[in-house]
Amino acid sequence: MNRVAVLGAGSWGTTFAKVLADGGADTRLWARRAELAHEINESRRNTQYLQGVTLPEGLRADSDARSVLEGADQVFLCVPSQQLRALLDDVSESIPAGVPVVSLMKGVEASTMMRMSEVIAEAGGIDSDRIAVVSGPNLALEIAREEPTAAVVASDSSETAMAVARTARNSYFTSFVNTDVVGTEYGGVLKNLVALAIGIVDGVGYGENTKASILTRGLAEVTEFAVAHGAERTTMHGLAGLGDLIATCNSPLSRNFSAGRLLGMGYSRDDVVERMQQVAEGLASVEPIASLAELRDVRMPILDQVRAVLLGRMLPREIAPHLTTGNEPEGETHDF
Ligand SMILES: NC(=O)C1=CN([C@@H]2O[C@H](COP(=O)(O)OP(=O)(O)OC[C@H]3O[C@@H](n4cnc5c(N)ncnc54)[C@H](O)[C@@H]3O)[C@@H](O)[C@H]2O)C=CC1
Ligand SMILES: O=C(CO)COP(=O)(O)O
Repeated sequence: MNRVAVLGAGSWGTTFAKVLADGGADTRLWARRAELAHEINESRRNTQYLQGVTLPEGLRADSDARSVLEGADQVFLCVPSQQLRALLDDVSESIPAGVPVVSLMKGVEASTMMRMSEVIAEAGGIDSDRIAVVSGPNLALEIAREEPTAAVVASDSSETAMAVARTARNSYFTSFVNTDVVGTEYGGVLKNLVALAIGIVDGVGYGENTKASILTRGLAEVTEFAVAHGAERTTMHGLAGLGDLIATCNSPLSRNFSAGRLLGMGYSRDDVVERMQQVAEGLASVEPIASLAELRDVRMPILDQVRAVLLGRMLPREIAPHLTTGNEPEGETHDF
């Protein structure tokens, strides 16, 4: 039996630990707070993050990261993206040698503009063929309720991707594999920005045409950015691209959609951050992704307008990124 470690006991870390335990792995979950580890072990609940969900017997929580990591065959990391480097500084010496290290996160590090797999390589000293990333249409609460879902596991090494996919699989969760780490990671990061835009127009009160236009143009924008940074175009049309875009942009369970909605209703960025109980990664990704787009000369009208709303330079009701082509001043209006 595989022994696995999951670091981070928020909504996705706890849900993914349940996925792994239900797939037969002996699963240890690190919770920063001892009270949360105690609640998970004693009542099989994580009430703050997963209301009404009963966690499996094969999952044990602990607030000591070193004992969670001891003897692990695979390690899964799931803290907010801005906290990953500090976590690795603390624990990387306790990660067993040679085992896969997997990012479940969907953000970039704002100070360095690095993807999570790059932070794992740099701060954790892990070789790229041991690193994998998981992404896809994966709203935590739906999966915790065992609603059938699929995801992508990507690694430079297909052996690593397949080993992780075999562990992250059960009767309600299927893992597909690929070797496009860049596309799989950027799919998860960039859909958050489109979800913010769609949340904003929903908050303003606009209807389905506006949202469908932004979603479709969002896919084009996300694809151009990711391909310019080395992703495969096909990845953006798969589960980690289009799949996640659809799930996140249409669901009140999405924190990014919800944060956008509050912006659309007139709350400021600071108010939104204060009201969110959980991490909305898109808010921290706007600036680094805008800088990366500029570096590769990719036009991103949706991102630009979300940024303008966040900075208070555009009123939410004026947001209409689907009415610009991204190709001005040439004025060409190709859809895809
Ligand atoms: N919730 C979801 O549906 C999904 C989330 N993700 C990604 O998973 C990552 C984590 O998100 P969630 O679990 O949803 O967030 P969350 O807000 O539900 O939980 C975050 C967890 O990290 C802990 N934490 C905060 N600061 C920390 C620190 N300095 N050191 C250690 N732990 C710290 C918090 O106590 C909490 O347990 C994000 O990158 C998110 O994009 C990916 C797929 C689905
Ligand atoms: O990544 C997710 C769904 O795939 C979760 O989205 P949010 O972080 O917006 O809740």
